[in-house]
Amino acid sequence: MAEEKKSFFARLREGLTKTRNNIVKGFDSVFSGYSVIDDEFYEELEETMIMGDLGGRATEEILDRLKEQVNDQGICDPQDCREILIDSIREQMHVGKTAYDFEKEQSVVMVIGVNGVGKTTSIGKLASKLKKQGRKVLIAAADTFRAAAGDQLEEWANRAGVDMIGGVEGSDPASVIYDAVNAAKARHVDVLLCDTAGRLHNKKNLMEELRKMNRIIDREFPGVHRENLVVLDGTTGQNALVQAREFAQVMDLTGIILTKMDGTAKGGIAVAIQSELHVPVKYIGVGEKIEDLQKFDPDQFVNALFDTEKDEVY
Ligand SMILES: Nc1nc2c(ncn2[C@@H]2O[C@H](COP(=O)(O)OP(=O)(O)OP(=O)(O)O)[C@@H](O)[C@H]2O)c(=O)[nH]1
Repeated sequence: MAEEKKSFFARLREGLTKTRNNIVKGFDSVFSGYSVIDDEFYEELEETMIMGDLGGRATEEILDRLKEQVNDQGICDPQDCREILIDSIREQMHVGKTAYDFEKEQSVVMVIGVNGVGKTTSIGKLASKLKKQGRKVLIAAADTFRAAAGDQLEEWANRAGVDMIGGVEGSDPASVIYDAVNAAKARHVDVLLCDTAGRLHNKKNLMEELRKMNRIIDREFPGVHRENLVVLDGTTGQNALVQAREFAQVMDLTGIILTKMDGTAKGGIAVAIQSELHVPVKYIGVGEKIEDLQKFDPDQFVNALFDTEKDEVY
């Protein structure tokens, strides 16, 4: 287990190489390029954070905290700001304790997100993970809008070794959810994972469809644990934030799956998401294989990014 975790940390560090080059090297060159702490120094740090996709709000708060500490502690050497900066990034990412109750309780998990972000892949990975934990999983293929979506999901369901319902192109997504919820009850399924369309004729239709699905689950399965996960593509930077905000208007988001965190230079988006949305990133995708989905730990992320505590076994 320790070995497995260590290798994951090593892979996370490797995956974040581009992000590290983008953000951390930027920071370090500011720290070493200045001999005094002045406005220009802060401006350069700010620019590095914005360019690294940390987002406006997080950047502002991180800088405010840095300035406060510099004043309080009478710090004069820019190099001494490094640790404070890392700590305040860590602080921005804390959104309280992240609960994974749905993994243990009988639950219905809605998985939402726009096309191409990695929804199908993430559902397959999650199904496999839950199955390995001994949970009985059923997948509802309610993306009936996009041709081949059902086939792709079925491949993932087979790979994970779980059953799937729906997936017939052109059928009514709400009725797939209805059937799946009733099948989940009849078959004593622990976790029902619902794939949804990333696109319909227009955004209004998509949001209406999601509301309708919600109502069906509420009505047909009252009292079941509900989890609403939005899948965001880590390589899209600030666009991911925009998408999450739109979905948050129709769904009570309980978590985020941040995909494609392997090899992106825009990994700073993880900081922006936690800080701006106050919705926890619950999983990150670090590759295309079935085992490439990991629970997200903000401290581990910051350590991997800044190369702190690199020898520690997680
Ligand atoms: N490198 C990498 N690729 C990923 C990851 N997650 C998904 N992908 C790839 O991203 C592409 C899109 O993934 P899908 O799961 O088909 O995305 P989707 O959101 O279901 O897209 P639609 O089916 O078009 O709605 C595929 O080529 C996946 O292999 C990840 O964590 N890392």
